[in-house]
Amino acid sequence: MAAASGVLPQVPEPRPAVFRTFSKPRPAHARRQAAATKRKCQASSEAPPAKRRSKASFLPAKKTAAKETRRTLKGKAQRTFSPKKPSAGARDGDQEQKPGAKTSSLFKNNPEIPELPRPVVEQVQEKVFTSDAFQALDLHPHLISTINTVLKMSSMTSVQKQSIPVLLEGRDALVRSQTGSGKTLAYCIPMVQSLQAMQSKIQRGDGPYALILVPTRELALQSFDTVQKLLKPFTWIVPGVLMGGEKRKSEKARLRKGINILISTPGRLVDHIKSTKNIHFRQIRWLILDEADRILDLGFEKDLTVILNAVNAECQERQNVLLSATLTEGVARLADISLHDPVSISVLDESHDLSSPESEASLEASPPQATDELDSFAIPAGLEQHVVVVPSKLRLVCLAAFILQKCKFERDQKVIVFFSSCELVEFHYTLFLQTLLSDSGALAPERLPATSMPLKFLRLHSALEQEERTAVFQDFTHSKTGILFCTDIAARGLDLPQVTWIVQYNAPSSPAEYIHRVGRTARIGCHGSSLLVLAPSEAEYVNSLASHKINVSEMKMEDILSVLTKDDCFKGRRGGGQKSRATGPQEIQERATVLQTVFEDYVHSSEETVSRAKKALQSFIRAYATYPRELKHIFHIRLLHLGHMAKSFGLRDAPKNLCASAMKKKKANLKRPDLQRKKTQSKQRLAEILRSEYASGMETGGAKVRKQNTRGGPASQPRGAARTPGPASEGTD
Ligand SMILES: Nc1ncnc2c1ncn2[C@@H]1O[C@H](COP(=O)(O)OP(=O)(O)OP(=O)(O)O)[C@@H](O)[C@H]1O
Repeated sequence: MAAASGVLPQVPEPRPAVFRTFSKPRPAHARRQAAATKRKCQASSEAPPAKRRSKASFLPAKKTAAKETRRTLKGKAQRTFSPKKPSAGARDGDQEQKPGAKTSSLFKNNPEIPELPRPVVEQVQEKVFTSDAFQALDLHPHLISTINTVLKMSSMTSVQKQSIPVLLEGRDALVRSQTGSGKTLAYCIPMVQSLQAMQSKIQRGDGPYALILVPTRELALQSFDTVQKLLKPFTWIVPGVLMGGEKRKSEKARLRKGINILISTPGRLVDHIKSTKNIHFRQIRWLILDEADRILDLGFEKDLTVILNAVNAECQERQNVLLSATLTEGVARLADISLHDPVSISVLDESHDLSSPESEASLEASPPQATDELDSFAIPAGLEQHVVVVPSKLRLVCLAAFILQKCKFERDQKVIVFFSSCELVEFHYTLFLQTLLSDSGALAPERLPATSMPLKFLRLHSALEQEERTAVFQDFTHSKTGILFCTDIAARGLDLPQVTWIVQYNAPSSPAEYIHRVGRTARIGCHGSSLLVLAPSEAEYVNSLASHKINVSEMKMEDILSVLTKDDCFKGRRGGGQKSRATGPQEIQERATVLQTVFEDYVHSSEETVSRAKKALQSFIRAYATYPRELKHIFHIRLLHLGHMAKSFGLRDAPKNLCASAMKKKKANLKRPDLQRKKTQSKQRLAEILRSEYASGMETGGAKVRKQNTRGGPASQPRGAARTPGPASEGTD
């Protein structure tokens, strides 16, 4: 048994030279076939197929299995994790804690890491800033001085230069520009300018003149903050936010007193439309849909319908503005048929040739380009994008190593890690807190190298109480360092300063979501980096991104794991308590194994922790089953080795019947084509509502409004259909 600190898990014999221990590449079709057969029998077992087992083993199976897992943790952890005394609670079905349970090798029987496709794509980039000052606009002098002194901004960004004059003219607009390019002010400045200039001065009791819809509560708070700052000189205009989580009663009271610029999430506004007597939209002059593609997603369909019906019933004359970094073909089509004579503003259209001296001078609103243009998104110039391919068994240690490398051994790093569900965020957050941070954990303060930084973990997802959500958002916003684990509720619109790295631990459901996630860094001309973690079977996703002009460069898993050699908490031990003398790749493997053991010991320390890990794994599988059809050939449960996947949740074996329920549900859906039909019908219904509610009423039979632009060009034809939400549709409120 692990009697004292400093006793570590037994690690396999060194394997000469090569670090990667994966089996040799086989032809793709053979691999697929073998994988299919393999998966049939492995859903509930971690054991690799016999054929491969002998090939890639470090040690004879008997020897590896017989060794005792020992570890380095002190105090409470030492007691909790004692391998010879498994907690009674851990004996739960197929996850029963075996005496002397050992961390099975992480580095054998993994699928080979394929050569990543290297498609050459020219990324689309936009010019962020112009040299034009806000003074060049016809704005109230106090508004200009507020922009200059309160917001501390002097020159306009490209999207502001294009949008503000158009919106001041009173036009409807569709605005698309890259993440972090200043779209919020692009609509807020003209809105405030026009409201403060109204001939009969706005009274608080008049109710809302502007309605701003955003998909999440945090974005609502952030937009409210910006509006509030701009309104400093115009104190008679009152902004307010409705966002759920707050007591409805206090929101009702604020509505009763009067809110002139109302910022809300769709769900909460619908709540009030249905239950608050004194909410009305008689004065509405502005309707703004920020992150419009998200708000027009199917998930919001019902809410949006209720809101549009309520607004249209009371007011017809207003300006409508739709904004997003990813106004896709589907959204543009919906907008085409719904907005009144809209101007389409896309910085992208004008910024292809950034070297051109005329590029700045020629900035003006233009119609959307061809379909492929609409589905290619601009990438901030200061963003470096990486991808790492990691076998499932090694995912967890790889994520931990990356976080340690960035946040423990480098200064001022702020990292956001995206997961596909609340359960996944919660599981990883607790696991990392308990193992990497706790006083008794592997990184207990007394064990830390002098040069290391303290780690700070935070998490944000929709299942948290609103108070905590707001506190976390504020905390991370004002922190210089930290690691935020989150779902896609943090993907849209949030302007969190100085984020240095974005990690996508679970791949996003669409290129648009990829763009929004990585867009939390490298904002407004700054630098930042991103890392996408893929399993070997998901390597093809790189091509999918490339087809949207997204370029990622490969980072090697070995390089990420090598940080563990900097940290003696993870030093391996040989039999008899002797220190391991391994160096190079072998040392990295030993230390990764020690880290994995720390995770597995924690997970198996009680029935509750095992159960949480299982639930997290199930949640992962459920989310994995919901990738959209066009990505199913890359992200399909059948392509996953569930035994290996279980390891990335600290489970020593895959729980039985894991994907049975997910598959059952899917089969049931397949048997019900009516569900599919219903989805299509509801999309059509929304389009119809938008058409009838927004339109002037002049056109008949659903005829498309001819879209014009500032150049007076002809309208483009509608293309394609609206987007459907993917696995991370949690990203809304
Ligand atoms: N003209 C400007 N000069 C300097 N900074 C600006 C200017 N306009 C906006 N910013 C700052 O740029 C940052 C990004 O702005 P904003 O959040 O509006 O971007 P966005 O285009 O809406 O991004 P996303 O697509 O992610 O929602 C904010 O911190 C904002 O204060």
